[in-house]
Amino acid sequence: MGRTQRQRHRRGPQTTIDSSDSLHVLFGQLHALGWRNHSQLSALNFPQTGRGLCSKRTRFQAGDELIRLPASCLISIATLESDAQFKALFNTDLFDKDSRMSFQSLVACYLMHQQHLHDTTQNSPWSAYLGTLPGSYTTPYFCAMSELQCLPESVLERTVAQNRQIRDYYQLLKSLVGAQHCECCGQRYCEDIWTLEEYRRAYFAVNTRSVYLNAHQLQPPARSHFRALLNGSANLALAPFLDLFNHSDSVRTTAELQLVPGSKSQDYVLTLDALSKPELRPYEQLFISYGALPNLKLLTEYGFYLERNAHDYFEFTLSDIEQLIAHNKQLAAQSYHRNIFKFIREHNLMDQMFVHIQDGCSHNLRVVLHLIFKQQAHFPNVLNQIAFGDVDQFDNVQPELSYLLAHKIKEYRGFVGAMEQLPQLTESGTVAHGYLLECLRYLHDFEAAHCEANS
Ligand SMILES: C[S@@+](CC[C@H](N)C(=O)[O-])C[C@H]1O[C@@H](n2cnc3c(N)ncnc32)[C@H](O)[C@@H]1O
Repeated sequence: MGRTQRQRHRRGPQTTIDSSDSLHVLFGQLHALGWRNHSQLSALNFPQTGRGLCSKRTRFQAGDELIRLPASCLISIATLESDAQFKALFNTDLFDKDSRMSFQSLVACYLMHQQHLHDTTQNSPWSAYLGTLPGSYTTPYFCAMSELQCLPESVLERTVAQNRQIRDYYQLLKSLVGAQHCECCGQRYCEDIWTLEEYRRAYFAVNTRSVYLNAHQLQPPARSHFRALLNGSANLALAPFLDLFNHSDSVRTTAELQLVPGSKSQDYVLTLDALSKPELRPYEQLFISYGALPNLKLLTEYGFYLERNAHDYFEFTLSDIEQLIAHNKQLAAQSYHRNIFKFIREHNLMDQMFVHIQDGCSHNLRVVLHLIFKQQAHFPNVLNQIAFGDVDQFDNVQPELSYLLAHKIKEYRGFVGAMEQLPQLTESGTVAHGYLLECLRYLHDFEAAHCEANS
């Protein structure tokens, strides 16, 4: 086998990526800022995940550094505070303590600002980075209305909350900056330049790509321009190139700012702490961990899900149990005292009602099923004793748990069926459809492991 053939064989089916021109320029810029690509990272398209990172030469083991990026390469609060042109758009006299915005939404605004600079003057320091950002995102937020109608309440709830947040922050931006004219093109912000559509994209660019960074560790500016505008910490940053790492549930990674010995500058360092095999070879995709996140969170915040996600669980709500009662003849025939539902709500017992493939039924789900279906007394002192007493005294709630699972499986089959009736799916719809199928697989596996032998 010749050298090229050997390399092809080793590389597998990865391909080069569309944004390679921008990445090439970005490489040069990061290098000029002091980045030395010690781990020889490269961006490639991988069949499972799309664009991601690997090293063409280095092998990785637990404890190895994945990347060391100078903090000056990041878009952080320090970047915004040191950008006089951007700060000039925000008149601090207009800041109102009752209407503040998140740092995430301000960074989204910064991206739009830089994009406009790039479009009108070709003079944004972040042009190359902007060229590496995806043109679209696959969170359910971008699903068509017909697709949203096929999604479960748990997904819709989060999508509606995101929509509300984005609209509120956009309105706030309009009131602060909207009426001003751009110096370069004379157009009005938030009328002609920063459209709601663009803000949505920028918002999800930050949502899906930002990294955690303890802003207190950055050298603080002499005077903060944005502090009175922000409603929380500024503990995130965009990290050009580093944001090409995809997520896996089978690695543990840490990220920290480290002082560069003998200088005042800092590096943002990602370390591979643990992985599921002894080592990763050149050309194998390198993953990081975005956290121990279940698929619902991965879908709604990042626009993807993992098959057999080690951190997954399936959550139920009180209204799932109410619907189960309404649809199950046997359960509907019983009477239920409203004090029991009131007690559950007052003590937030409906939070953390979930099933987990290994651990079984969560404590709260067991308590709630017991209180609703097995408990005769409805006086608060008795309910208290039961809810916060010894788990062993609960009656067997296995039949009700099985009914609940069967009810959910039927409901999710309905969602999948409805989606499959649609003439076509958007990219977000396709991802959401896969997520629903993964939920069904999870529920079936749970049923097989925890219910069938007992029923
Ligand atoms: C920080 S970016 C990672 C790089 C990204 N793939 C890109 O091309 O820019 C996060 C996004 O990558 C995608 N992603 C991350 N991990 C993934 C995975 N394991 N499988 C599929 N997509 C993934 C999701 O679209 C997510 O919103």
